[in-house]
Amino acid sequence: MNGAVVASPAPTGNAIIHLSNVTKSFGSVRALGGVEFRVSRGECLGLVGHNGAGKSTLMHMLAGTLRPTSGTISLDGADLKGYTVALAQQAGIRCVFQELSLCPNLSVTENTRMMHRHTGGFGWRRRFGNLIRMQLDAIFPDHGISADAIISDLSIGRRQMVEIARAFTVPNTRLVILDEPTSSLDANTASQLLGFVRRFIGDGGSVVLISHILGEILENCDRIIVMRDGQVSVDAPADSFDRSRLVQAMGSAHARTRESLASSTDRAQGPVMVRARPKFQRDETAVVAREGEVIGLAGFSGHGQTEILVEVFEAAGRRTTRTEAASSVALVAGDRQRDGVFPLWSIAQNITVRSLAALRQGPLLSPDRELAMATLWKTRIGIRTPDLNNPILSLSGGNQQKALFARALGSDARIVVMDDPMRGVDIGTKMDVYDLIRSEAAEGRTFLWYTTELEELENCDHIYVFRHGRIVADFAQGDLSEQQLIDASFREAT
Ligand SMILES: Nc1ncnc2c1ncn2[C@@H]1O[C@H](COP(=O)(O)OP(=O)(O)OP(=O)(O)O)[C@@H](O)[C@H]1O
Repeated sequence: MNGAVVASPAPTGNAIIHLSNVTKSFGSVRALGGVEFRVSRGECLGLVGHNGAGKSTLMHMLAGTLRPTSGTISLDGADLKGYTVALAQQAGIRCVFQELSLCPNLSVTENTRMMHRHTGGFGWRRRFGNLIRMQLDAIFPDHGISADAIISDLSIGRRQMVEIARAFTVPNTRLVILDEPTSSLDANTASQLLGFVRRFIGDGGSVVLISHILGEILENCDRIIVMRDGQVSVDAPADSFDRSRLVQAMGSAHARTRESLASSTDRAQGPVMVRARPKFQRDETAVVAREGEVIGLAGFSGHGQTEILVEVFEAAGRRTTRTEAASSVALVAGDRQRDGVFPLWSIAQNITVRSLAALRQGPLLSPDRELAMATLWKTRIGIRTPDLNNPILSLSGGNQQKALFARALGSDARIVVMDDPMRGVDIGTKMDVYDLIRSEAAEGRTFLWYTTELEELENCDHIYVFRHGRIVADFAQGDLSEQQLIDASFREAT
């Protein structure tokens, strides 16, 4: 097992699926280098590892959407020559991948119907509408999603909820792979999902849970597999881990624990760079960001935080009735699939697109300058790729997100707005990015940062909590506890 540490593995006779000595290469990139992996009945298996460690590639093998370059796959103890998507589905294996697979121009009901190819007939719309509604109710009470809603009209969090609920609508489902299922969910919705996962396991189901939020893994899994550079580095019962052992096993240079990076200097005297009053605000309260401040936006997702960031982005260098941005603005999109990456462009082009003016040589763009800028950011932010001219989609999800950070931080924008930007970014990189944000803020850059992760708010100088499109509370750094944030998130504006 390639030097992996294995502690009291569950009996293999109980395995639903077993991958043995599996390798996978994409051209010169060896994504998996001889992996041993199994999932047993009735277990919640946590899968963690740095960005690009090979987790999603391994899950694609389980789903049958990728074939191993070498190695074997056995299902319920039987070795299979040609493992396919159809076989995986027949065996009750469902996958919810990081990059969501819903059809954006179809409704929630129609997308549910697609999971049930062999059933249809008269009245299918009502039947599948009821089915997805029931499943959403079971997992996310108070979800507020209509079965008739068109997917492209839903926020990324709600799309993620539909994608998850849809996977559980198929009757024979017995193993569900959840690849960073909570990355776009707020804390309340995430805990509803994890509660449901535990009930599903209690009823004999199995789940593979991939997450960079290590607390979720430690609290909800029975066994944890840590991947590192395409190999399993540790496979052990969850109760043999704590957070620091997990971080260490991932090979992160950043075993440091939570630490606030918020500024200790008082920036209250600097010039105002951003003033933004939400559209539905009934009083004069506004988000105010001074030069060099890192301002956090919090509250449950879909409560107006993204809208205010977009308004600031659009107001760059201008002043409107409600929004003022004193300088140029760069945006780090949270919904990278829809608003972030240019899918047909290279990694280098995706990084440099916000800085074209600075990369010109005469009237033309200089490829050398473009590559030099991309290379600088590849090193600064640790983008894992053998070649920056490769397509952006050849990167793992977390590495794509790093490229979006590089695009914004590498630009000359004085204001950076970030819409839940750490989606899928591993713990080591997060720590690097926190440091980067803090040092850029010390140089006078201003940040507006919407995040669904409480831990990240500790990096902010001031925090505004949103509810139903309005600011309902604001806290100076150090004044905010978890309970206060939850209470404020439920508070109605007066
Ligand atoms: N289609 C592809 N073409 C080329 N390389 C790929 C492709 N898919 C994955 N890779 C490479 O395989 C490696 C493993 O990627 P994978 O997506 O499995 O990582 P991961 O552990 O899921 O990362 P993350 O936490 O960022 O999602 C990476 O180096 C990635 O760039």
